[in-house]
Amino acid sequence: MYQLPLGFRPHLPAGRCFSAAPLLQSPASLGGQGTPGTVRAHRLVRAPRWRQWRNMLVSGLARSGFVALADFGPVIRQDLRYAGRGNFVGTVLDGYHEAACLLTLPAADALSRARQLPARNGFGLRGFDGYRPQRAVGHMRRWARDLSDESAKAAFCPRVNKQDLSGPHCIHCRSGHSRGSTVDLALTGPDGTALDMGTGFGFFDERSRTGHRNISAAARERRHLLHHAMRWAGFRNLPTEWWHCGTSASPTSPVPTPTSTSPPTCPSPPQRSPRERRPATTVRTRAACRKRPAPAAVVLGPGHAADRVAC
Ligand SMILES: C[C@@H](N)C(=O)N[C@H](C)C(=O)O
Ligand SMILES: [Zn+2]
Repeated sequence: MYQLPLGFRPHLPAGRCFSAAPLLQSPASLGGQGTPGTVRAHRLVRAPRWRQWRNMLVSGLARSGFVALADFGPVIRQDLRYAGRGNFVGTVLDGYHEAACLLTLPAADALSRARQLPARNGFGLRGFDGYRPQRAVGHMRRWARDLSDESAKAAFCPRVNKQDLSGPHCIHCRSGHSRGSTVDLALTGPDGTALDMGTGFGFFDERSRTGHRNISAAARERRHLLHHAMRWAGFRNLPTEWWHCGTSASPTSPVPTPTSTSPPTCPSPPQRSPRERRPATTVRTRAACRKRPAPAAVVLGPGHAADRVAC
């Protein structure tokens, strides 16, 4: 059962509301309003701007409990690559009507908590993708199958053959993003400036693997801080992409672990080297993480060396 964070004070203009009732089921915690088993969602979710609201309504997303991240508060800077041309396909992907990051309410809430730790250390977050319509996934697949189109080679996959991109952890027929509980994001400077994270977002390369050692020390530390914060908030990183984090907070889906995003017919994920393997103790559930107070600020030494704070 999902509960709103303490101190969450949405403001809702009259007449602008949409139902998140399927998502929110905690009337007692909200003063017993509404019928048993539901809450009056319009008291909880601030409506998005009219166009987002219209699109969400038309697509049925609002009914499913999605929110526009921009309307949830100053959570992260948005740089939605698939709503523009700065992605490997080189064009706006099907289904991205506008540059609005949509997420389930629990995922947006978790993200707003995740940003606290980087913020304490003088970093911000930049989001590249949230909810991804299935039509966009299909667009990616079409691009991947078109081996004659090599336009992204230099910028996105100089060391990878395009025919090798259709695996379960590259461009697959299903994506956890389509549940609205997964985000792609990076650490930024305090003013939103891009930082070296080892590779750029969406770069098809071994160095995009989260635990890859052949990147700068500063980039390693930033990945570590990013994932530490995300893990604390209930997200899990996909080991093959440093930017990709999913949460188990989606009301409509199982935990979007890397393997659960793949249909059963897919081959098993590539093995990680022992050096890349994280100790089991660092993998924590959302519930376990939430029992703890917010972690202390990570002290950054020379070269942004973050202390390894156990989560
Ligand atoms: C396209 C690729 N960067 C991507 O998004 N992969 C993940 C695993 C996904 O499809 O969800
Ligand atoms: Zn992703």
